[in-house]
Amino acid sequence: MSKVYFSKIDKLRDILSSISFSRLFVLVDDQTEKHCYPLVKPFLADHILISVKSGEINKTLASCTEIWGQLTTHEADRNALLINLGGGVITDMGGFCAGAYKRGINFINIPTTLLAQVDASSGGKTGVDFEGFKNHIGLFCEPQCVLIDTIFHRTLPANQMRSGFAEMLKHGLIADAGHWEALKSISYQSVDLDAIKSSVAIKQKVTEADPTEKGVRKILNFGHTIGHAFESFCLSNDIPLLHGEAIAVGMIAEAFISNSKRLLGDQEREEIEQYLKEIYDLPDIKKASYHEILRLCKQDKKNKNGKVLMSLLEKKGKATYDVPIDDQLIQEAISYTLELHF
Ligand SMILES: NC(=O)c1ccc[n+]([C@@H]2O[C@H](COP(=O)([O-])OP(=O)(O)OC[C@H]3O[C@@H](n4cnc5c(N)ncnc54)[C@H](O)[C@@H]3O)[C@@H](O)[C@H]2O)c1
Ligand SMILES: O=C(O)C(=O)C[C@@H](O)[C@H](O)[C@H](O)COP(=O)(O)O
Ligand SMILES: [Zn+2]
Repeated sequence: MSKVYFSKIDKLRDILSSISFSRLFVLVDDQTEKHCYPLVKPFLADHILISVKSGEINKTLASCTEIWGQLTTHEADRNALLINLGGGVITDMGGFCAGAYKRGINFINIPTTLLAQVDASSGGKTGVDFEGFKNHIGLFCEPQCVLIDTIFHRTLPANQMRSGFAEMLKHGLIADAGHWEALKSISYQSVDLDAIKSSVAIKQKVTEADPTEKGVRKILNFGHTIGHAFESFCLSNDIPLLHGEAIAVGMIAEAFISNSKRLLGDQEREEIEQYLKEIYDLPDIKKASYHEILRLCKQDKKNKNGKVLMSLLEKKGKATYDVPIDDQLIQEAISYTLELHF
């Protein structure tokens, strides 16, 4: 498992001097080039900067081709090192590019969004979207290490903090009711390093137990079967919806299913829905056809033999996985969620 440093960014100088590499590359997007790269540059050795367009819409094989092209033009060999400086799009895509380039070069993640700090930068899931499906092409591939500094929050828009907060809430719901309660008592704008550390500890404990998602790691996917379907639908229809926002809505829908399957009690389902609804909005996607959302759910990576298998809640702080769900119940959950007044 990769070491996670919770440290000021100047730690990078020590990290780099402890790793041997032939040439250093730094991957950014247009926003992290502007806001984050100036904070990191003083601690970098000689390097080549690779900049791609920002946003989920650019988490594609076409962007990977650009990145691999730059690595090739600058004659990166197998001993090259890539630093991914950005949010989850950059750590997912940069990790995938590093994992596949010449069958694998080392990479370091410096996550610059709350979401990437608490979730995307560790655990080794990397990849890109393909034909409208989330993370459809990818690899399990661990970074050499992860460096988390909250200095990057200074320039992060509030809606991005709120998006990252959803994955923290998910960590509480699936594994630690105390974390859920603690988060409920603060605002997403005042997340501190202790809360981040607690979330990362949950993610690390689960991924260490099952690095390639054969079993228990699937609990980290709570909210994602339906959440990813909403996210993909919005992406294809040019409707703004961030990953964490989609997962918050997906958690409401999947808490509804958990309750319908008699796993989660009424009171806890109600509490989860009320709290998430207070913070998050669902854009008006009532015109989303149920069939389109179901088609997207059918491509979820946890499914087997055409059957949708979900990760669900048994109570706050405890989740289960591989629960088969009929199309009819998915339809009910989608209709229920779309009818809610956010
Ligand atoms: N691999 C995993 O385990 C995992 C876990 C969760 C999410 N993800 C993936 O992560 C992605 C979402 O990540 P995200 O929410 O970080 O989105 P993102 O990478 O698109 O970043 C959000 C926006 O903020 C900008 N930005 C980043 N840091 C900034 C800063 N410090 N100041 C100002 N602007 C900044 C980015 O340029 C981008 O425009 C999704 O693709 C999701 O599927 C992966
Ligand atoms: O680390 C995991 O495992 C997760 O499922 C974390 C999720 O928050 C994350 O969005 C992940 O990228 C989803 O993976 P996918 O396998 O559903 O594409
Ligand atoms: Zn997620």
